[in-house]
Amino acid sequence: MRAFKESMLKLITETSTNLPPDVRAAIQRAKMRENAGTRAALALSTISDNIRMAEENVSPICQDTGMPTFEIRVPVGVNQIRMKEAIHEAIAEATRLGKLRPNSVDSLTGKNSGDNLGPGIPVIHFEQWEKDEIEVRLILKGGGCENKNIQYSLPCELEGLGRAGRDLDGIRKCILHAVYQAQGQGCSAGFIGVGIGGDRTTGYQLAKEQLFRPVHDVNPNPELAKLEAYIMEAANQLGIGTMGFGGAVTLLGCKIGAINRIPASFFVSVAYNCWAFRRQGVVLDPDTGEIKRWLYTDAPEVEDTPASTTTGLVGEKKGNREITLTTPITEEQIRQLRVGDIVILNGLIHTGRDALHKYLIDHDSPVDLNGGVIYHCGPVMLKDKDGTWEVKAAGPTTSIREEPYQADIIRKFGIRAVIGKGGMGEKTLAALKEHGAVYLNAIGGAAQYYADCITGVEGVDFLEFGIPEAMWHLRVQNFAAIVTMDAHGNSLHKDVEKSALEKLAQFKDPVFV
Ligand SMILES: O=C(O)C[C@H](O)C(=O)O
Ligand code: SF4
Repeated sequence: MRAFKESMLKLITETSTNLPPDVRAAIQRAKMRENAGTRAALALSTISDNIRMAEENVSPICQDTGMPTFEIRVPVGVNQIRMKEAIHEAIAEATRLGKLRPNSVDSLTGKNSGDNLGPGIPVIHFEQWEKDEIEVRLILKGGGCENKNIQYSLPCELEGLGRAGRDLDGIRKCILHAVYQAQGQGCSAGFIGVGIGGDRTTGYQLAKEQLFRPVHDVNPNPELAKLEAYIMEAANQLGIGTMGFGGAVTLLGCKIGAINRIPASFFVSVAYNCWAFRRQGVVLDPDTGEIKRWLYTDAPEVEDTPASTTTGLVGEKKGNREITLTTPITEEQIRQLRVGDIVILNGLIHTGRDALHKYLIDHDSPVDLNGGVIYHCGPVMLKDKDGTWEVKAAGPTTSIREEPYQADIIRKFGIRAVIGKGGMGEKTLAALKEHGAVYLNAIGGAAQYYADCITGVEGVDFLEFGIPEAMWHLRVQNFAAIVTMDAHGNSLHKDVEKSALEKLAQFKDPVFV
């Protein structure tokens, strides 16, 4: 097993940087369904560019390299303790190499371990089998989509759909509701794994196991196969679209499993995975630990069409205004912007996420933020030999987490633009209007695309918060994002959510009786 650690490092690197063909095919099919020039098509083009860049740069597709979750099958007698140790070493090594973001944080102190290790991380499940091979599957599932997982206890009452009973039709309603409640916040278009039954723990576990099935896999249970097909059809009529921008494609895959339950409980557990569906697998020689073959190598052919050749956010496109702004930004410039405008940003921006927002409420900022831009982002950073920071991946994080703080921070520091993804709520919308600021939605998961727009790292504050939570001062050029909340009280997120709820209500009547 001398090659086992090296094989695990390859698996981790490949999973973080190279999306499997079945996932790529699903994204390609989505691209073909959106009309050229729409916001969804622009977002999907950027996503496709990003996928290509990540593979070429051998760098993380998304900066949130997630919770590493290994599912391992071993022949009887293999030393699992040694395997675990080697996986831990490979995880730490992948982190040092910038293939993983240091993502393991002490839940009480907030301290980042720096090497992706710590109690509960990574997740490793072993199972024995009769074969003389080792199979290792890995998912790197990010936090934004994990936050959108949801568990229903039947019977229940669902917004838009009414009563969901303890039957197949009740299950149908829960799954549709799960897609609705995720909106764009889990970086739609997404994939869902559903677990029917079990207890709260095994239900979620089953839901996550479904994510290991290839996208084109057909359920061997005909009833569940029918439900999967139905959900794909119905969920894609909700109009949420890529990044919640509205559009024809909201869901890229749905896989459902069922296990027994005890009479009093009836759980439907849904694991939501973003488009950056990073899962790979390998089969290893049990003596040497060398990779014999890769899993997930096949996918259905998808033909390219002219619609899918739309360029990304910057460049020729119809219908959308494109406005270039350089920081610091004035109130007048901001008041001219409307929902739907594409902003191309140049100048200095500052990252800030959960720890910084909490801090800024009671303290001063180390830099002048007047007319400034806050970027909800926790990048992957590496220090090179002469001590210069290099940005390895830098896409947006889910902004709604900062909703309790954002309005106060905009007012207190005179911020003119907040960049993030998934949109924000009423309190922030009111502050944008009152103060003269905008919310810019960047394309979630497009970490290589945005890293490429960063021309320099001009400093960092609060490194003690850990790399993702620190305040990075970044010089950007041609940083493109879409105005989804403007200074006139308009919010694309509010509109899309309202219309999705109306569409959801059309699925109220029983289908599986
Ligand atoms: O932690 C991040 O960088 C992003 C996170 O996965 C999110 O979707 O909000
Ligand atoms: S930012 Fe989006 S793409 Fe990246 S892990 Fe979070 S949900 Fe997934």
